[in-house]
Formats: sequence, structure tokens, C-alpha cells
Amino acid sequence: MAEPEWESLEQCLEKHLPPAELREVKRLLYGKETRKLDLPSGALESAAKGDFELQGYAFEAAEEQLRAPRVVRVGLVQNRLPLPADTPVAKQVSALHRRIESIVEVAAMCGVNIVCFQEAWTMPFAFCTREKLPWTEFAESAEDGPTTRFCQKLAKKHNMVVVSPMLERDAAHGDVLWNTAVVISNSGAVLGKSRKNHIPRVGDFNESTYYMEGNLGHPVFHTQFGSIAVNICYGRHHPLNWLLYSVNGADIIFNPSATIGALSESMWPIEARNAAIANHCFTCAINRVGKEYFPNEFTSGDGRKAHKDFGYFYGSSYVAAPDSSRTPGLSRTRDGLLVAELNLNLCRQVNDVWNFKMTGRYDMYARELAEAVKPDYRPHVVRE
Ligand SMILES: NC(=O)NCCC(=O)O
Repeated sequence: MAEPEWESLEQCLEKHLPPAELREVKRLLYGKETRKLDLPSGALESAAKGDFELQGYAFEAAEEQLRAPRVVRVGLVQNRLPLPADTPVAKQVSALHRRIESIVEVAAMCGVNIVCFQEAWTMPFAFCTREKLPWTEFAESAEDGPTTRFCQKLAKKHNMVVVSPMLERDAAHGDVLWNTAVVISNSGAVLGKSRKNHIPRVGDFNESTYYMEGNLGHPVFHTQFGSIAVNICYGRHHPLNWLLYSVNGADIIFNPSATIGALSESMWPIEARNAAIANHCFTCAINRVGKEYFPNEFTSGDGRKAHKDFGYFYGSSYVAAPDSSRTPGLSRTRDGLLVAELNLNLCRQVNDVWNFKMTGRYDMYARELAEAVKPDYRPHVVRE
């Protein structure tokens, strides 16, 4: 059932499992239990009034003698389109700005230090259509477009780092498009940008019609609240992509996404969680919600009939920690804000126990991969 009838895995487990078994199932599916955050009543009221889900959890770390706890609150925002996809472009962007502004107000009440929105948050996920206008009109300058200026105001007002994944129009390089995340410091300054390194060619995700693979490598942004990186959507299927953000020192890797139930839902709970474990860092997986309908039919090249919708975006945003614990997901059906309190000291603590950075054979992998990508490479296979 890849559609919205089913609210969430968590709700289903709570409903059907006796408490003792539920505890064991959760131990395996979610790791060590995260503490529920006591969020301000004003924030809960505002979320209820604004018709979005608000949940909060904390990951604990052991006390250290020499380092103070490095506690940071992240906010993950998932949302549906407030207006139909065929509404004029400027109206849609403005409605999304207003929606996000109200959710970020609540994030501020909850003490969020770093907020991240979903992939291409200012627009419908129209790449399935392969049409250019009007969808390319949603593209903006990453440095000083209206959405970046809007996020700069939010960042300054709330003393919050803002990660804003959007469709970038790069005027300095021939007006080309990129799938980009802009990182804005809590001072309001644009710290920089990260581009989507892996572009899907699967199902209706026809994004390669619009933009190429990112050319900025794996930047890590040093913020007042920790070192962060952005691995955009389809990059989560690539373990080496996660690894390189971690090699550059990311404590937290955000994964703003747009993906649908029929395609990826069974992979969703595993991939970001595994990346947190493998790289001794926190990961934040964010997905959009709902169904988006487009004016013209499109085909998927799979023999199915032409259709006007992409499928169901199943939300389920969550945060995973290096010790294999994770928060429950937000629902599959509603807009939501997930607040997670992270003690970043946990990253090094788990590193010291499991030693993946020490035992990883990066030099050997680098040598063998350098050979494997050569045109005359012969796979190392031993035969009788
Ligand atoms: N937005 C995007 O890259 N989606 C591709 C499908 C997936 O990665 O689940």
C-alpha cells in the first residue's frame, strides 16, 4: 500500500503489538530508545492550529571530563504543496514561503538551531513531466534569489542555520540549472551551497532532463552549531557519497528528498540509518508529503498508461544517530516538523568504540577504485 491510507509504521506497531513485544520490535527497528522532548505548549498549540505534526526527541551521549556536551537542536520540515501545481508560479512560491515561515516560527519556539527543508521545496516536483515551462521558472539564484533572501531573514530573525534545497539558476555559467542546497548561517550570511551529486534515472524521476550531476564535491559547512553537509535525495543510495561528507568532517548530514512509496519506501528506513552508523555521524532524512497532479499527462517508459501524478510522497522524515538509534518517523500523511536534540559528542564516542574510521581501508579502496575506473581495467577475478 504505497498510498496515503496507511498513516505510519509506528502507529501500526503501537496499535497491534502487546507492550513487551513492542519494546523488542522497537529495540531492533529503532535502536536505543530516544527520549521524548518536552516541547513548549505554545509550540504544540501553534502546530495544531497550523495543521502540522510536531514531534521532538533527544539522543543522549555519555558525559566526558574534558569536553562539554555539544548539544544542538535540528528541525526537519516535511510538507505538501499548499496550492495545486498549475497555480501561477509566483503564487505557489509565495504560498510555500508563508507555509514554511509559520513552521519555522514553531521551530524557533522549540529552540531549533539548524532547520532543513525538503528537496526543491519552493516548487512542485515537476521533473517527472520533462516539460520546461513553467517549471524552470521556479529556478532562482542560490546567492541572492528571492528564496535565499527570504531564508536569510528567517535565519537572522531566529538565530538559526537554514538549509534551503532549491532549483538553482546559475547565471554566471550560462544560466544553467542545478539541484542545490543553500546553507545560510545563523548570522544571515550565505555560507555556501552544495549540489546534488547523483541524478536519478529511475521511474518518473526524469531529472537529468533539467540538470547535471553536481560539480562542487562534498562541502562541509562549519556553523556555530556543528559541521553540516547536505546529501541531496538520490545521493543517499550511494555509500561513498555519504562517506566523503564524513571524510570532510560532517557531524550532521542532511538528506532532503522527494521520493514515492511504490519506488523506495522499503529502502527509506535503512539508508540514512545505515549511513549514520557507517560514518559515525547523525543523518537527517526528509521527504515530502502527498500527491502532486500536473496539467499534462506523461509516461514512464514502462508500458504503464500515461498519467498526471507522480505517485505518493510518503513523508516519514526521521533522524538517525551513530549508535544505530533513530527517532520514529513523522507521519506518511501530514505536514510536519521533527525536532531532534543531538549531543554531537556521541559521534566521537561511537567512533572510539567501533573504530570504522580507523579500520576502514581507505588507502586500499582508493588504489583499487583508481584502477577500476580506467578504460582498460580487468576485474580481479580468480578462476580455476
Ligand atoms: N528526488 C530524487 O532524487 N528521487 C529519486 C528517487 C529516490 O531516490 O528515491
